[in-house]
Amino acid sequence: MLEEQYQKIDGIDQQLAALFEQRMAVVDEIAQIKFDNQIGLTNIQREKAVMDQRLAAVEEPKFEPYIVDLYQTMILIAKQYQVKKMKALKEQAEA
Ligand SMILES: O=C(O)C(=O)C[C@]1(C(=O)O)C=C[C@@H](O)C=C1
Repeated sequence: MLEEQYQKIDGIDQQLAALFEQRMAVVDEIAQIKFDNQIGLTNIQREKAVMDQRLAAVEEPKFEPYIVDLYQTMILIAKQYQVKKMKALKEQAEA
């Protein structure tokens, strides 16, 4: 029981993890650009656009609240990473 479903989820998660890594690599690039140009961490307008576009792409309305949760978390993770990276860049510049 459930073996078939577990196989499906394992395959999907493999793709999700690879895509998440790609997204984080871009988030890393953005952190460098923010640091170099003294731009603030949060871009509220962009966050809203990301959320609106992702919600518009959802085909199943019943999943919409979960997409909201997913992207709130995804953006939070991106910003947590960027804070850490920009702090390290600042310390490096001051050393
Ligand atoms: O666009 C940026 O500035 C990003 O750092 C990316 C991102 C995101 O995860 O999509 C994260 C933080 C910003 O507030 C907006 C969007």
